[in-house]
Amino acid sequence: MSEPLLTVADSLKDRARAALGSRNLILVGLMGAGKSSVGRIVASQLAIPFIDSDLEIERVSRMTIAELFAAYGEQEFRALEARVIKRLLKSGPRVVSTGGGAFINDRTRKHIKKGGLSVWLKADLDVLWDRVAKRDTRPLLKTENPKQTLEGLMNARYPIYAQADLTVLSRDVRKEIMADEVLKAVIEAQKESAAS
Ligand SMILES: Nc1ncnc2c1ncn2[C@@H]1O[C@H](COP(=O)(O)OP(=O)(O)O)[C@@H](O)[C@H]1O
Ligand SMILES: O=C(O)C1=C[C@@H](OP(=O)(O)O)[C@@H](O)[C@H](O)C1
Ligand SMILES: [Mg+2]
Repeated sequence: MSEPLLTVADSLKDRARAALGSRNLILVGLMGAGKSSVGRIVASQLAIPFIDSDLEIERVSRMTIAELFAAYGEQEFRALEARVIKRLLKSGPRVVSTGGGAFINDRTRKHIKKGGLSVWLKADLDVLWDRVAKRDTRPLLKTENPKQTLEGLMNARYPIYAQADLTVLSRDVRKEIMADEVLKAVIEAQKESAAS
């Protein structure tokens, strides 16, 4: 009997996995972009480990992100985040989803740039707001007008996220479709670097 042909979906996973090699894939972008949920799917498609830096920070500190912000403030949180992300990126391949402020911090951004291929999940304000408004776990949005705060963060941070290696538009489509778009971007990036 002949071998079954690879399906289109299988070949997407296989091609992305080959393109990534031993590098890490690091998801960056604003709160609500889908880094944590899409990253998990991407890792499972690529059959490589998935780590969410916020969950890792919560595990090592035995505190929630909100508790860390409340007890030590944002600056201390960023220092811990930088150390954790540096360690997570020491070996690859892995998919690492970062918290929204990670790539904005100079030290952490250097670790990410050195540690693998970065992907900015870029979304517009209404998409982000619809998603983050459902949960109140994000300390930076505990303000009088959280939507305006989110917009301010967009304005300040988007030029910095633009320094990521790849950009994928995060739209209101199923997370699995977003994960496929990340895989396609990894393949495209590899083709472009091979051609240059
Ligand atoms: N493509 C998507 N479609 C619908 N809901 C999504 C999508 N991506 C993420 N979400 C939802 O939006 C919320 C924020 O997603 P999350 O992955 O935590 O984002 P981030 O880690 O970037 O803050 C979660 O409730 C998640 O289920
Ligand atoms: O944008 C930020 O500075 C933050 C984003 C959060 O992660 P998500 O982007 O996964 O929500 C979390 O790290 C913390 O609340 C700070
Ligand atoms: Mg997250």
